[in-house]
Amino acid sequence: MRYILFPRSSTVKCNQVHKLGIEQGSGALSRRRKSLFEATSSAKERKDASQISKPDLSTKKCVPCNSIEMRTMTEQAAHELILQVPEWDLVNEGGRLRLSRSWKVKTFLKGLEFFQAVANVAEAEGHHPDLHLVEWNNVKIELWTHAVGGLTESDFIIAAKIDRLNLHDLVRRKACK
Ligand SMILES: C[C@H](O)[C@H](O)[C@H]1CNC2=NC(N)=NC(=O)C2=N1
Repeated sequence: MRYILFPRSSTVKCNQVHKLGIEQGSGALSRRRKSLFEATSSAKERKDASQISKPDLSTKKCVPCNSIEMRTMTEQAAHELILQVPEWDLVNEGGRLRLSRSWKVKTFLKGLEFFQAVANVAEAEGHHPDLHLVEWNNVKIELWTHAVGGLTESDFIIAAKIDRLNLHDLVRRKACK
């Protein structure tokens, strides 16, 4: 059973949010659209607010996964940290929390270039993502700490470092009109 615990703004496409924002329909559907729009906005506001008080995850170092004090984090802690990497989704797959984010790459080879850039980050930190490249241009990266079977801060650090990569030449821009 795979479900998204905390939909990220990235799962609500910009044009959908834009459309949701301008449609003035009445009834339950319109109320749901309005609440979705507000949820998306408030998630961004929360992320901005949380950004002020926390050190930038992308500047931190991962803890070796074989250290004895390594423990999975609580779901509450994961919900707090996900605010610092708002483009990622927090998913629960068979009872295990993971981070997940998807991109469309421009070509198959650019997908492999993407993986190489991510691999360089992972090797430098000694903490590695699960990499998926399917139907030639769909990239998905999942992060979890295998040694403890759940999420640790290292997963969020890698996610933040991936978000800092300059991928403009490799991935398609999101349609955001
Ligand atoms: C010895 C070395 O630290 C471990 O094998 C590392 C390698 N990279 C890893 N990456 C991830 N995501 N989880 C791990 O448990 C893990 N363990």
